[in-house]
Amino acid sequence: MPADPRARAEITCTGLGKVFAGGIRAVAPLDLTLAAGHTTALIGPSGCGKSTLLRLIAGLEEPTQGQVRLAGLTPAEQRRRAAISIAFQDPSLLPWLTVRGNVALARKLARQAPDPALVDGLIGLVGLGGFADTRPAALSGGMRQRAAMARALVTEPEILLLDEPFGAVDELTRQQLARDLPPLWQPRGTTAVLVTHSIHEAAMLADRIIVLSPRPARIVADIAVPLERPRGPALADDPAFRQILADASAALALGDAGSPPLAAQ
Ligand SMILES: Nc1ncnc2c1ncn2[C@@H]1O[C@H](COP(=O)(O)OP(=O)(O)OP(=O)(O)O)[C@@H](O)[C@H]1O
Repeated sequence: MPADPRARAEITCTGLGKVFAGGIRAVAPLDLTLAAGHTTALIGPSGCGKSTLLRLIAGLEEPTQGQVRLAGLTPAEQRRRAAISIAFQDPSLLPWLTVRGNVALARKLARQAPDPALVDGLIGLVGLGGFADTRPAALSGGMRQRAAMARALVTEPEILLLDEPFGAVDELTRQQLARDLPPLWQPRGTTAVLVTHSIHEAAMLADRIIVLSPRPARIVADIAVPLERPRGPALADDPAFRQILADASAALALGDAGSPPLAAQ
């Protein structure tokens, strides 16, 4: 896909906070700027507020404090432009449509011209080439997640938000997807945010890892991942990669212990 300089969106969160009804504070007021065209991983302990932060960025939750801007527009405005794609852990495919139908529908809903070659190409790239005519009920959980990834990518979004998209995928497939999928969005300048529990996955996919504290989510560490792409299994022996894993792991442990934030690196 050709790089498109127009399709670059910086994400800014300013004083962003969320308290749910009942008083549960999920996100502490936080400031975060995610560079256009970068992939950022959000990691943190279970229940810390990662998904809430992603949903605030997506405009699926309203902040109780502060604001989110995506290339200067509100999430709602960007959603109306069909600039945002989201892939959740629970893929919510339409059960009466095939994989191909689900993926193709995303373009229609975004008021884009049909592109059967792109649809089938993406279905092949996520490893579902033999299942394009299959309905979701006949797929495994991991296959449904991969179909949802194809659906998220088929609109060639400016902003791609991924919430544990590979949670139900086996380890080998997960490694393949971590290698094969980023080239579909990174060369286009898509700004991507990935929620994951896996430090390894974060370091494979992202340009930057934001480590969050236990609830309410605040930023504990901000770790750059300046590793060349494509990133493959050989990275396991790369000292820089191992250092990033160690830094993220230490930050998670520090966050858990309630220590003060580390300086951005
Ligand atoms: N709609 C809601 N109403 C009330 N509380 C909510 C709501 N959504 C999330 N929460 C609470 O906010 C906190 C953060 O939830 P969130 O799903 O953002 O965490 P997470 O870090 O993504 O968790 P996990 O890693 O387990 O998926 C949790 O305590 C959760 O119970």
